Amino acid sequence: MGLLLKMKFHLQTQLQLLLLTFKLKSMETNPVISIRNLQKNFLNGKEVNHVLKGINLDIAPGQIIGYIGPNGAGKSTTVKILCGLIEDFEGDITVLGHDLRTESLAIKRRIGYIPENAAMYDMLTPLEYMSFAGALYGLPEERVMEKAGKLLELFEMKKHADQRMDTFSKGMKQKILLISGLIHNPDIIFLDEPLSGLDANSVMVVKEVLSQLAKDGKTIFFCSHIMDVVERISHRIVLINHGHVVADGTIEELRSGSSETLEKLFADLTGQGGQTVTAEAIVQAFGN
Ligand SMILES: Nc1ncnc2c1ncn2[C@@H]1O[C@H](COP(=O)(O)OP(=O)(O)OP(=O)(O)O)[C@@H](O)[C@H]1O
Repeated sequence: MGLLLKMKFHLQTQLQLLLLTFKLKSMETNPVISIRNLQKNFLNGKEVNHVLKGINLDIAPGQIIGYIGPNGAGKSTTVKILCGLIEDFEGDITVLGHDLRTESLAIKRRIGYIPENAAMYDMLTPLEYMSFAGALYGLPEERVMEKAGKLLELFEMKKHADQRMDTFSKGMKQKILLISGLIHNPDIIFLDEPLSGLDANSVMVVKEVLSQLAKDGKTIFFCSHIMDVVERISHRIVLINHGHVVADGTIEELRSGSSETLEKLFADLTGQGGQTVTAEAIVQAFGN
């Protein structure tokens, strides 16, 4: 090999290495979701309900984020805003490098949203529903059917593939919603109470699926009230209360050396520590 050729080869290799380092660095540092001063109010008659009062978050790719908070804290509202379903919010949000206000369609193509209670077309069968979902994303029918088949099998729903969904239980419908939300191979998956209504086996499958998806580089943002699941599968836990982020970190960071459970931390940080007293008061109220 001539000297010139050797030098060219050396330079090309160096350049490739440089590019790879740059790519890896930017993957490490560029958040897939960036939220700045997110605020959202709802009007209840004449009263203003300040639900989100300035949420700031940067979310790295490949992470599982457990988004928790008491009932009415604004978890679903945040998720709906991030998915482009609620458009009138204050603050700045970018998802996958796109501005949510101006490029929400580009975002919607690359995210999956699995709501807790979706209005499904339950006169359809799972396969028809997935074919419909796939068509909305412009996916080839054979690819959708192949993927649907595999996912239905995984969630033990294959035998129901051609059954109308109006006969399905809540958990069965939840599984179909989950599968449909994954059919277009999204980069970010938003799940609102994904485990609600699922039996113990399915909870295990969902937990495994979420962990596997994160290992494949997907980002998972999920709301749940099931603290031991949040504790076990989340890389990062964000707790909101009264419109603000009140805790944010890994479970170890949140515990900060103590052996307290997430349930206990949740109760302490949201001022909901008096469950025994509340339970007693409820029982007494029934007795009167
Ligand atoms: N479309 C709406 N119109 C008016 N108020 C709304 C609307 N959607 C949500 N809210 C209010 O916003 C607050 C936050 O609701 P949200 O559903 O986001 O809470 P959450 O944290 O998901 O609660 P949960 O854990 O009970 O599901 C609640 O007070 C709710 O009543």
